[in-house]
Amino acid sequence: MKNIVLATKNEGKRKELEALLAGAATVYSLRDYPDCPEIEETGETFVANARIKADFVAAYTGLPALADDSGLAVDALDGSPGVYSARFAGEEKNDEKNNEKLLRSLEGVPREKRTARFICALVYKNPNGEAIEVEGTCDGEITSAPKGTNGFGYDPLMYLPHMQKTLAELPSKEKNSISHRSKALQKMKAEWGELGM
Ligand SMILES: O=P(O)(O)OP(=O)(O)OP(=O)(O)OC[C@H]1O[C@@H](n2cnc3c(O)ncnc32)[C@H](O)[C@@H]1O
Ligand SMILES: [Mg+2]
Repeated sequence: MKNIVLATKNEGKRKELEALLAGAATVYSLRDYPDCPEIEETGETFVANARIKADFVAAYTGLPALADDSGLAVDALDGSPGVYSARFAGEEKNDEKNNEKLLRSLEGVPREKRTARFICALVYKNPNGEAIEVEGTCDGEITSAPKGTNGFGYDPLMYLPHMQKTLAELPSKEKNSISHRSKALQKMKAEWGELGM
């Protein structure tokens, strides 16, 4: 089984990726490398930021790295917060403050105009230079109040009309069967398969 180090400091992502990779790889994470410095996300796209994180962590650890850069694109906000999703309400990256700011930004916007999509870019980088880049999305609507306690980040505000639930109301197994992250990882696994990795 291949070794992979997850290039993320986000515990919510780490748990989901670990569950999704169970049986496919031996998974390490930045918890195993506590001295790994903060990586600046200077890219203008999700995939550019995932590339920055994967490159850095593959070089730092000498292991194949899998980076996840993700976020929320809200139609009524012209795609914001986008790559600024983590820092939407400030550099301290506070999920609760981000959610409050998102609800404030959408005050007065009617339900039919509250459409949004989660995007997840995954970049896998081998220390020998090989890279694979994929993306997955998950469409929904931004609620007018948080609902549910599972998941992380913006999950309590992301309502899935076909499930009649927010992502935070879904058990992790169900979120992992439909999320942007799981769709991206499915594509990644297909690429690994094709390349015999
Ligand atoms: O960069 P790393 O260390 O991976 O951790 P991060 O939290 O900074 O991650 P990002 O830069 O990719 O920012 C992603 C933002 O989008 C949010 N987000 C991403 N995936 C999500 C999901 O599945 N559910 C809810 N929110 C999500 C998350 O809470 C962050 O605010
Ligand atoms: Mg980040």
